[in-house]
Amino acid sequence: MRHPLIAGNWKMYNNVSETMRFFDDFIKLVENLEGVEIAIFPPFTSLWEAAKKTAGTKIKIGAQNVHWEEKGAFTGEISPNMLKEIPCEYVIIGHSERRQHFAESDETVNKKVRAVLKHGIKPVICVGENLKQREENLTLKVVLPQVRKALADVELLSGEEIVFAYEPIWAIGTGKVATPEDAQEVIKSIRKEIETLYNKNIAENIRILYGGSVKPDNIKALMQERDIDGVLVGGASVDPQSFYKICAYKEQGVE
Ligand SMILES: O=C(CO)COP(=O)(O)O
Repeated sequence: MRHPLIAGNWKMYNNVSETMRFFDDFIKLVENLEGVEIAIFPPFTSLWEAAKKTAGTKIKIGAQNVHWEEKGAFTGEISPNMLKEIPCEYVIIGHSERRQHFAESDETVNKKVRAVLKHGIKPVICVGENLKQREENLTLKVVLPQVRKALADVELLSGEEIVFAYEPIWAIGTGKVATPEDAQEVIKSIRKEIETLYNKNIAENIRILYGGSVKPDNIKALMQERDIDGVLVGGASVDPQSFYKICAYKEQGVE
C-alpha cells in the first residue's frame, strides 16, 4: 500500500523568519492528522531552521535542488552530503522551472538522482509537458522519455526510495488544474513505464504525485484517483492554513 505524500514546494518564498512563523502555526494544525506523510521544501537558507523546528514532529524536510558532486569548485552549488547533514529526507530534482530557467536537462537530472540515492535521500523527480505539447497530443511522448532518462542506470531496491511528480507545465501557477482523469491517465502510464523498466512490484511501490494548481478545493477529487499517490503543491503550500486544508483532505470525506 502506498502511503499518500503531500509535499509543499515553497520555491523562492519564505525567508527564515517567515519559515519560523509558518511552522509555529502549521505544526499545531497537523498535530493530530493521521494517514498522510507531509513534506516541506523550503529555500536553502531556511532548511536548517525548518529541520530544527520540525524535529520530532511528523513533518519531513526536503531541498529544492542539489548538485551531483560530493564537493569541489562549484560556486553556488550544494552537495548531497550537505543536505544529508541538515537532515533532508527528500530533494526535488528536475522541476520544470529549473529545466526552463537554469538549463536542467534529463542528463543532469539523472546524475542528481544517482548521487542522492547513494546518500539515502529520496529524489522527487519532476516530469511534465508544456501547453503546446499537450495540444499536439505529445504528452506521453514527452513525459515517458523524461522518466526513462531520469532512471538510466538507477538501481532500485523496492521503489520506495524514489518519488515522481507529474507536473504539467501549463498547470503550474496558472490556476488551470489538470482534470483528475487526465492526471490519472498520465500517472498510470508513468507507472506502466516503470514496470517495463523494472518490475510490477517496484512500479506498484513508487509514489507518483500530481502537481499544478493544487488547492484545498480540488485536492479531494485528485486523491480519489487510483494512481495519484499525493500532490506537490506550490502557491497553496506557503500559507499554513491553506496547506493544512490540503493535508487534511481525508477529513473532507475521501478514504
Ligand atoms: O510547481 C509546482 C509545485 O512544484 C506547482 O505550483 P502551483 O501549485 O503554484 O501551481
